[in-house]
Amino acid sequence: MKQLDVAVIGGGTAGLAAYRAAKEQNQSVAIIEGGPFGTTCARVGCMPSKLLIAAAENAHQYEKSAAFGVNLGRPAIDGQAVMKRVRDERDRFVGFVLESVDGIPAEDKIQGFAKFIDANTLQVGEQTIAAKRIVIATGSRPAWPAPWQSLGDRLVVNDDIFDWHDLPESVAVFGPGVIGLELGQSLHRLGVKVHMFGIGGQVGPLTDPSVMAYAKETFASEFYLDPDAKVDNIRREGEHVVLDFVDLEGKAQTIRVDYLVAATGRQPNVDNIGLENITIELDAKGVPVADPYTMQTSVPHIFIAGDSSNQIPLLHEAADQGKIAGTNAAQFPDIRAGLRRTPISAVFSDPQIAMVGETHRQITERLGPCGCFETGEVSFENQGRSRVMLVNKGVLKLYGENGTGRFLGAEMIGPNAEHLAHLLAWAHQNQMTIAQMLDMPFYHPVIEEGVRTALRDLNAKLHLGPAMTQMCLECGPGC
Ligand SMILES: Cc1cc2nc3c(=O)[nH]c(=O)nc-3n(C[C@H](O)[C@H](O)[C@H](O)COP(=O)(O)OP(=O)(O)OC[C@H]3O[C@@H](n4cnc5c(N)ncnc54)[C@H](O)[C@@H]3O)c2cc1C
Ligand SMILES: NC(=O)c1ccc[n+]([C@@H]2O[C@H](COP(=O)([O-])OP(=O)(O)OC[C@H]3O[C@@H](n4cnc5c(N)ncnc54)[C@H](O)[C@@H]3O)[C@@H](O)[C@H]2O)c1
Repeated sequence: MKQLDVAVIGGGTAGLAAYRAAKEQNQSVAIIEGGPFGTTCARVGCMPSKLLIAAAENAHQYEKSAAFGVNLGRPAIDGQAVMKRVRDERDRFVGFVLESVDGIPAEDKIQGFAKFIDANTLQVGEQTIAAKRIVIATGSRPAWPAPWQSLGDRLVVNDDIFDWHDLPESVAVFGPGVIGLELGQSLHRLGVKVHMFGIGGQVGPLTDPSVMAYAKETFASEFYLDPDAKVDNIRREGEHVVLDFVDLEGKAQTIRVDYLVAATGRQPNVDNIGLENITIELDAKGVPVADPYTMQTSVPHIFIAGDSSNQIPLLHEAADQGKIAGTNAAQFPDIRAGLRRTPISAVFSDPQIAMVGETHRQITERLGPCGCFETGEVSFENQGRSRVMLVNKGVLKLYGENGTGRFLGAEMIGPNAEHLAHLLAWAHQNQMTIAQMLDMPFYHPVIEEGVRTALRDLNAKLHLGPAMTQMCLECGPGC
């Protein structure tokens, strides 16, 4: 039986961060990986999705050029070349991860799927491992309704798309969430006919109803999107998927597509690791409950990190949580609260969607009943630089606390949202007030001037600054 101080289950971003952090404490540590090393982010997540988006953005920019008087005609899209670049660059990114995994001593790497036998013992194939402390970092996997299984290889998820050698003619994307919007819009802009269906009206990760309504209208003006769809029958016919649905006008429709893309959410990989063999507190979804500052579960020597914790399934969170879990597993029982940064998320659609700090839903639940917060806003439709660049679509909402004037959070859809979100996240983490944010420099003409307009609107609504005049003339045109 192999004896360890710390066993890390899962060799993705969170697991690698946990391994490194535990190893720094001079402990005997091993990382157990059931699949290939390389991480979800590099293999089938962040990186290949951004590569597909980059191709789509180029095609779109080309098409848009006529509006500037630059006539380039319709772009010719070579699906095979598009997918080859996605795969080649993806493989390069995976290669970088594998290089760093190669640097881990062979005796610290164990290949195979781990299962708990008891709270200190893991089974990995034929091998039994005794560990004083354990970090669960098993990631997540795509989830979809069971009946779709009958579609066979015509049912695809993100993993499959990034291995395509050509683009199909048509797809039905289920789930207008983060993955659905990024992949669905990209495929549409690369010439694939896209129908997108959701349930319950949700679009992206947004919680502010007015920003979500703007997002729905914007995407629905580009491709077929029904976020609250009534799809009656989905079946395979030969090499196609056939769907019967009621369209947005209430008419019965039947479409035939090459693939059904399931982007209906992800499930933490904790249902198959033998948790039934230990006494551990689970939430309603069967995920071990963990303190977000220490990543400690209800079993004091077991920690959890990354997507498997189901807390915030994003790359930078997986890295932070892994580091916290690994450090605490190594130092146990002397555990410490780790650094938790301001929440920030971005959807790389066009326009981009971004959220910072507390969400509108969280703020409304916490401060709504006492009327203790206000909302400042700006539309990007008439914002100077956005119009110049022809990216003048979107709306930004900022939330601030009455009395203190503290900046609470933001939700937006709009140009450069990924960058605006960073600006706002840095201000939020520094616990700035709206007045302090307005004291910061703003260049002209830039999209960031839209943020200043929303800040002024919010400061006025908080009764901490002058009322907004129609336009801020001293700021330059179109601010
Ligand atoms: C299409 C897509 C796009 C994304 N884009 C972004 C983005 O732009 N920005 C962003 O921040 N996030 C993005 N994400 C999310 C991000 O990829 C994840 O949050 C992150 O990769 C999670 O890391 P992890 O270490 O928790 O999981 P993983 O990297 O999945 O690692 C878990 C590892 O555990 C292994 N494992 C599972 N069970 C066992 C077991 N029993 N024994 C041993 N090993 C096991 C798995 O094989 C896997 O290698 C995206 C995700 C997807 C799917
Ligand atoms: N840019 C990024 O940072 C990025 C990109 C991709 C993924 N991610 C991460 O991956 C996670 C998972 O992404 P996701 O898009 O799979 O999940 P998600 O939760 O964002 O979206 C799933 C969507 O599917 C809908 N849905 C569920 N069941 C459905 C059904 N039967 N029919 C139609 N619609 C259905 C939901 O209402 C929701 O809108 C995200 O939460 C995010 O953390 C991040």
